[in-house]
Amino acid sequence: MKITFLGGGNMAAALIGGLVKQGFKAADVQAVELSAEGRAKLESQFGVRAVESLDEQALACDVLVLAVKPQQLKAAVAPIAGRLTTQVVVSIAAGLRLVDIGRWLGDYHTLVRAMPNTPALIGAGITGLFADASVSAAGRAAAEQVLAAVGSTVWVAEEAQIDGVTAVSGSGPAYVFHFIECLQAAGESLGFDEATARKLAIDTVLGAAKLAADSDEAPGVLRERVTSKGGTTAAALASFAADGFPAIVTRAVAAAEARGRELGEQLGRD
Ligand SMILES: NC(=O)C1=CN([C@@H]2O[C@H](COP(=O)(O)OP(=O)(O)OC[C@H]3O[C@@H](n4cnc5c(N)ncnc54)[C@H](OP(=O)(O)O)[C@@H]3O)[C@@H](O)[C@H]2O)C=CC1
Ligand SMILES: O=C(O)[C@@H]1CCC=N1
Repeated sequence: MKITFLGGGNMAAALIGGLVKQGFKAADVQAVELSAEGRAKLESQFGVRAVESLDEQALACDVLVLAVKPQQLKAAVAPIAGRLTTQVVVSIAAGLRLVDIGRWLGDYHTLVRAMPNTPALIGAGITGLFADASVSAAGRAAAEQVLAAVGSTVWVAEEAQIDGVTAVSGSGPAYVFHFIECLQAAGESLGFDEATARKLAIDTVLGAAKLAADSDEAPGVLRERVTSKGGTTAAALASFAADGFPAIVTRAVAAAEARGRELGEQLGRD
């Protein structure tokens, strides 16, 4: 399977790196990237062909992944409008709706919306997928194969749910990194040096996530097992509750989902 990425920034690099690490042949992966520095990095890091514009060789692919920023997508696809034939086009752009992307591509509807996340770089991503009704089973399978190479995948029943996936798992790694930053800073405030506080924070998140993933129990049950009556964890959780931690998370995720919808509505008017 030949895969071309239109846009070779952060997310494309995470996906390309993941694909190559998982055994996809670098010769079958291409990237179209405006910045010369970005192209040089993709070529040297992953051995893929990186070009400045979508030439015939880059267009001759089975799956074309649209990996530019939502605000850049309409202009980025303009040169290929009306030139697509059988390629499955997978947009990973936040918010943008298939109907608008299809229109910008010159009424081309072999389209899939996908929302991956950056842990794809180490094969630990999670991607939500939604396909236009006209995409064949083989087209869906091709899109899924690309994203499944870099982590797990879930298909959603309605396109609007991709904005929810974006808010929970697309943006989610940033929330977790932010929690790690905060836990590290809290450790430093207790007198640990930076390296020790970072290790305590990262290994805790890693271990807890692994335990939650490997366990049949709900995360709430695992939380209760840490929480001795009248103990230290109970003191911390009472402080979280008093500060409204669950509502803080719910509001943040709702803000991300609303921003996705807003981006789709705003940019789709064009
Ligand atoms: N980062 C993440 O965690 C995730 C991002 N996404 C989605 O992925 C997409 C890309 O995000 P991200 O990788 O973070 O963004 P980046 O800005 O890092 O990457 C986009 C790249 O595309 C380049 N570009 C812009 N226009 C063109 C063009 N016409 N032809 C070729 N290349 C072009 C940009 O160059 P220049 O910088 O010069 O403009 C930039 O290098 C977005 O739509 C985002 O919503 C989805 C899931 C997770
Ligand atoms: O912040 C963003 O808009 C993109 C989409 C999901 C992660 N990054």
